[in-house]
Amino acid sequence: MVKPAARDRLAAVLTREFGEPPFAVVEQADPALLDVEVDGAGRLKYPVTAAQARKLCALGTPARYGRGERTLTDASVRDTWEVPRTAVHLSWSPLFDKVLDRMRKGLGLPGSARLRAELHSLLVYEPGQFFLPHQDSEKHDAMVGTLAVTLPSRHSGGELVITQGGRSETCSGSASRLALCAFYADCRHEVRPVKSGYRIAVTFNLLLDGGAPQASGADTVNEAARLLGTHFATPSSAYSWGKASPPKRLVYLLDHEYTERGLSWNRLKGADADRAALLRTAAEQAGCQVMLAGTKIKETWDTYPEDSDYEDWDDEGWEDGEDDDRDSDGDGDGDGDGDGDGDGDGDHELNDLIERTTTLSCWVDPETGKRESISLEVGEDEVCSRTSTADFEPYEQQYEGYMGNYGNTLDRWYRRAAVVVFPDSLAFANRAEAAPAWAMRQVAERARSGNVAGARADAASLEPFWTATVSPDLRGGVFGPALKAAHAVDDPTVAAMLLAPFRSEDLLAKHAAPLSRLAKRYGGAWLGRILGTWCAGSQGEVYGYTSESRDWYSALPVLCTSLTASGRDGTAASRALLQAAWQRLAATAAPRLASPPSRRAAGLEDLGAPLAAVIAAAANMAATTTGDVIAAHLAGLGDEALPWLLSGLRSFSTVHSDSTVHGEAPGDRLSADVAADCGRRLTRRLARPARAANDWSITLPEGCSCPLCEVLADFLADPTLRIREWPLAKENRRHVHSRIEAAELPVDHQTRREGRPYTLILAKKDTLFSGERAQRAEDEADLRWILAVWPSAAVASTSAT
Ligand SMILES: O=C(O)CCC(=O)C(=O)O
Ligand SMILES: [Fe+2]
Repeated sequence: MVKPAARDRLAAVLTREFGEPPFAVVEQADPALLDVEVDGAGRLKYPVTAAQARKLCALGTPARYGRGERTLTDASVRDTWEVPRTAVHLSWSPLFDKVLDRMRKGLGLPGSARLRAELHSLLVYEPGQFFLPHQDSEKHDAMVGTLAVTLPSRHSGGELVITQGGRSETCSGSASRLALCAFYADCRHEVRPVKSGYRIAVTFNLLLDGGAPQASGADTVNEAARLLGTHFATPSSAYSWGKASPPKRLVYLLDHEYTERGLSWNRLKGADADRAALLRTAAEQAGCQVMLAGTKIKETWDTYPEDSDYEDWDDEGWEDGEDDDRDSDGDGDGDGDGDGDGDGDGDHELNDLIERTTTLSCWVDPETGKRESISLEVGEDEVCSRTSTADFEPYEQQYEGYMGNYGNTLDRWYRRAAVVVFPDSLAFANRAEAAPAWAMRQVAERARSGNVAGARADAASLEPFWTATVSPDLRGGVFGPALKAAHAVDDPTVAAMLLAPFRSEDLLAKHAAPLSRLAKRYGGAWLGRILGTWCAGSQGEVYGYTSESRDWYSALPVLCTSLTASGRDGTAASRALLQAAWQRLAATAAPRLASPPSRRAAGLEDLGAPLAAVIAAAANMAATTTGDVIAAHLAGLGDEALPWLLSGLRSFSTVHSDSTVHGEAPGDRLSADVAADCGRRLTRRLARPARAANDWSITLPEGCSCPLCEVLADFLADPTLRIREWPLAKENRRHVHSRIEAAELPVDHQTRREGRPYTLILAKKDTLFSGERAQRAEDEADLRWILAVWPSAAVASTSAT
């Protein structure tokens, strides 16, 4: 037989050491213990009479129940009267403290802890009334359970039944005694219908204050510590690929449910408290650290569909009502104990587990006691527990019928709390993997406090998983802290490793200062390489121009200026940055320049702002070489580039509206060059004589010189011919159609489906004249604008004619 893994043996030790304590405690007590007075009904006399009970009903309102974010009244789920809490006045005998202490002990809570009961509601059930199975929401961080006290009254039925993990406890009322029932908040419970008489119950939230759990013997601690040592020393065989490495952590799943808000070492329920305490002591002995965490577990099961007369409500997770219950499960997502999307309803018999993923979703910082949201998927070989997750209530499930790969599958999502253990030496790596921005701040902080070597070692330990950890959605938040950490480690290799996961889009104006400091520390060539990696990383997205890239381009001038201002290294880095930006922009523009005229203008105008940013960056840093490269590239483009150039100039003059006259500052040469180039193009175009009223000639753009296209070009070029009927075979017609459409010529092209072959009918349209008139007017306006803003462009324009 194969020996179980160390983590499973450890879970067995924890189970063996602490048995399962009761989840509910039921007892009867002297009615003298509790006096109840209700405004409008007076002091309750025991047993409470039917007349007084009816009076209470009249004072009450139908009780509500909560489900997720909503609080509802639905008599098919909960049917009972609730007397307003403000009208209820209680007085306890001093002996009540003893009762509470017995309940604490009965629930397996540590002797040093103290239970408090806080009034929740006074309920009256008349014959036929009930409350279906549900789970109470935890209204306070300190709330661990509920205490229900049934007051003496003559009634039958109305039993309070508590269930958990297949076990159940029943509390029946009595005519002469108080019936008390305390249970953990994660138990499901119901009130069965009252058969006769009235059942009156007072419910309380049970709050737990402090207290250390039971201590274990030295032998057990030693054994647990040894097993931890083995776990962390044994490479996992769970995966067949790659090199097996020892687990980075151990995740011990607890048995009770906790809200994320309620996660605290002092408020663990039942045997969880003892087991967690033993684990903590053993961890300390084994040189490990512990954290308390929340997990989300997703299981995918292969199922047999089962048709049974399933009672719908039983799986719905109703909760008792409370106006101030924002989110009954405390995780902020408002889905409460939801039942998925409706597909999930129904009973399914589970066959095989196909897949399970366990993700740590939050944990409690041991130093600050604060809860941090994280997202860290852990390996199966890092998880152990006493009970299997399938025994719990999923908070959501979704059924999928036969899909091909698998039969019927059922996805189920659970939340479980866990104790996470990791060796001291892996503490930083563990926390960094879960919270990378925190890790970067920590590295910088450590260096600032004087321990640069320690900060560097911490940072270096992230290498194996750093790039995978900083996922695209995290990049934005981690980038700033990473720039500072990279500076702090004072080591070019470690710094480059920290910065490897990022992309040029992450770089914004606010990062100019930290970037300049990096250039100073590690040199311009180093930073140039890093910038190259970032731009190369964005290469895949080069044709996509998103709002993210827009922000990045607009930050470019500021980035370049402040890099240049920081000295020689910064200047080199800013040149590299500008070059990369320009290459990227030119690559984005190329396909847009080649697109059909009707789409071209819009696509190019979109790239005006980035062009202006590149021009401004080149101007600010007087980067003559790059400036010349840019000017030459733009001048080499055909006139289809005009919308881009004009939009770039417009955007440039808006951003630099401080100077009304451009092109005169020494650094402003590039914008003046582009303006002059535009002026020249427009002047040249306007210099062509306007179309005469009877001139129907159209130029077919170059692109194909086949015999068909020659005939087409001749017809188009003819100033008098307007219509041509052209018998043509299908293939040939198609070619002519495509040429006309691609160039978006003002020519109608229809096929008359008669005879053999069919006849293609070409007809020049009137828009030939109106379109050109409009273009001329626009060109004139553009030219006037350029000459007004860049007077220096006038010289070039005169020479163009
Ligand atoms: O009536 C009872 O004893 C319990 C009522 C209840 O479960 C609740 O208010 O959540
Ligand atoms: Fe309840």
